[in-house]
Amino acid sequence: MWRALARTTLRAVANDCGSPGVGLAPSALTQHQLRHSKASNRFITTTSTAPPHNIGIMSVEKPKIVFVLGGPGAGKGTQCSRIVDRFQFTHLSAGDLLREERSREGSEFGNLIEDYIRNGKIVPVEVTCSLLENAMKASGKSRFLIDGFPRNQDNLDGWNRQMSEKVDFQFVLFFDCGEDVCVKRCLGRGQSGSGRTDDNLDSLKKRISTYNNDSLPIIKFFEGAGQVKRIDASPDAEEVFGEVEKIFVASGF
Ligand SMILES: Nc1ncnc2c1ncn2[C@@H]1O[C@H](COP(=O)(O)OP(=O)(O)O)[C@@H](O)[C@H]1O
Ligand SMILES: O=c1ccn([C@@H]2O[C@H](COP(=O)(O)OP(=O)(O)O)[C@@H](O)[C@H]2O)c(=O)[nH]1
Repeated sequence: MWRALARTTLRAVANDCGSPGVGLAPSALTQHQLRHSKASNRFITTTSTAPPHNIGIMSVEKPKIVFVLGGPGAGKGTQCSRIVDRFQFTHLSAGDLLREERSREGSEFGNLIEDYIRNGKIVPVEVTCSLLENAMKASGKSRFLIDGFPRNQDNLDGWNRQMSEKVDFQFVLFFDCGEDVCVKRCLGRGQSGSGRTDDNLDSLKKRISTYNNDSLPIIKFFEGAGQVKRIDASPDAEEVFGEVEKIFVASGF
């Protein structure tokens, strides 16, 4: 049902975006570029005039994507590393891409990203989605774990506009973990030198509130469409991966 909905939505805006609606072969894609309009204080995705891609005789397979969701510290990154080793996926963490962009010299979004991350708020989708699309194209790979995204309705809407027609969505892998365990893991990660500016109690309270208010409804939405594979993320990493492995094998990977 979500797919049908997503496609309808996308068709309506496809012309506006100039989306070619094909797979993500690096040379085949129109380049989305992002700029910040100071006048309107909005992010604008522009489309460059890359030469048209001939799709007449070649069928390009769309990359398969799995969204990986769960509370802060639920173990998404830890499990993604294992999935990469075992099932040859490419791991794209939206949080890591944002942190990288924040640190990139000359980035016009550095301060904005830092403010959002420190306060546990969700960065506008135009920034995150463009980082994800660029990373997918740059990798040249065809199986992706998209970790920590989509986190709110703005993320989901933006993804549907920019990406849903270009990929073959598989399912949402949901790491379900209690709040106390999540907090303990994040604080532990901070103490062991993550260097993250949000692994502290102050930021964590805000991140958890954002997760409960904005991210859980998105997971519930996918669940209603029968597209969520839920995993109890509270046991140790080995045991959790045992369950993850079963899901990927049963899904044909
Ligand atoms: N199943 C687990 N049991 C105990 N600690 C875990 C488990 N999974 C991850 N961790 C630890 O918890 C912290 C957060 O894990 P991480 O994978 O970075 O979470 P997320 O990507 O969901 O924020 C890390 O320090 C990690 O080593
Ligand atoms: O799609 C995303 C993913 C992450 N973030 C920001 O990056 C932070 C850290 O996210 P990450 O997934 O790295 O860590 P988690 O909170 O899941 O441990 C979040 O709190 C948000 O501020 C965001 O704005 N959009």
